[in-house]
Amino acid sequence: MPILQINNLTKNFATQKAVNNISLNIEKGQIFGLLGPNGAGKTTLIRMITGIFYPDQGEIIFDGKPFDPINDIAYIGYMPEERGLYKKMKIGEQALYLAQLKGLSKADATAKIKEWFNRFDMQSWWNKKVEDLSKGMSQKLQFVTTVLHNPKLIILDEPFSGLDPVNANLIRDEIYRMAKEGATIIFSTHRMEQVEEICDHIVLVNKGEKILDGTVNQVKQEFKENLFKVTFNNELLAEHLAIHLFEVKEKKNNSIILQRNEGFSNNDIIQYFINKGLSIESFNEILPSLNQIFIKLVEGTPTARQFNN
Ligand SMILES: Nc1ncnc2c1ncn2[C@@H]1O[C@H](COP(=O)(O)OP(=O)(O)OP(=O)(O)O)[C@@H](O)[C@H]1O
Repeated sequence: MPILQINNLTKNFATQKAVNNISLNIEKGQIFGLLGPNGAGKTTLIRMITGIFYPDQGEIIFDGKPFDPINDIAYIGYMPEERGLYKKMKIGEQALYLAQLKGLSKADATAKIKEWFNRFDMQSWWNKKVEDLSKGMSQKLQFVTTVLHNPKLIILDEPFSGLDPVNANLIRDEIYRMAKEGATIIFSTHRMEQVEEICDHIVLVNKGEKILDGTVNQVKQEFKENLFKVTFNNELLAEHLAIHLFEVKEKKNNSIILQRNEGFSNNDIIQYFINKGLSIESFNEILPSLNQIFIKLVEGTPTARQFNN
């Protein structure tokens, strides 16, 4: 059963359709990427899932029942992109306060905070103030306060921004661990390489509408362009390539990138090279990156450029 079912969700601001008739399912234990260019509607969608906004239309089913923000919010952890910590408050007190808001008793909250502070090597932070932390340190604290109460659904907006590679790895490993233990993670980011690495399933929204929904592999398979890299043990000459089986996209001394033509198989191409007396060292399909797919899909809109880095 999905942890979250979103059916025909719509939210308008004046004449702006921020979210337009979006439906999707998120399965338990999934690491789910919610992607889209600036202004696509991701934050509005997340705000409906977290009970901050009421939808104009549609329904949200959380863990099998109609979403009830007042009670269900205890099972959700949300780390928004604009971080919301109290700068003057001591870190230990703040973590305690936020955990109690999520329904933990003081004793449970204290035990949980100690466990997480140990895990993240933050024991010495208890009496510091948030304003004394670096950007990356407050990011870590915000992550801990988001997941402290063991939420069933964890929503992370750009969780790695401002983190050095060591701390980014630490958080990534925790995301994997929590998903393995049954939590569901919604991960919102513009960083496509992180999505490829971390997410099981992705949805792309653009201009308030869902334009793509599938596993990372399904999406790549759907947008593949029959491109292959072939390397040889001998030198490749122009006479080897005068053939209707494929187009040559790039040629080096002993490798090429080719695009297979319609109606031919990989075996046809391999057989052709063998007949030419070439010895094949490797033959690999080149799948498009998510970055390339997203640029292609949102191309033509000024926001497309953000993926192009
Ligand atoms: N409170 C609001 N009042 C009016 N319009 C809003 C409000 N919040 C969002 N919008 C509009 O709704 C659309 C979707 O915005 P949203 O913040 O959901 O996008 P996003 O995908 O989260 O973008 P980003 O990646 O830049 O954070 C935008 O056109 C935005 O201007």
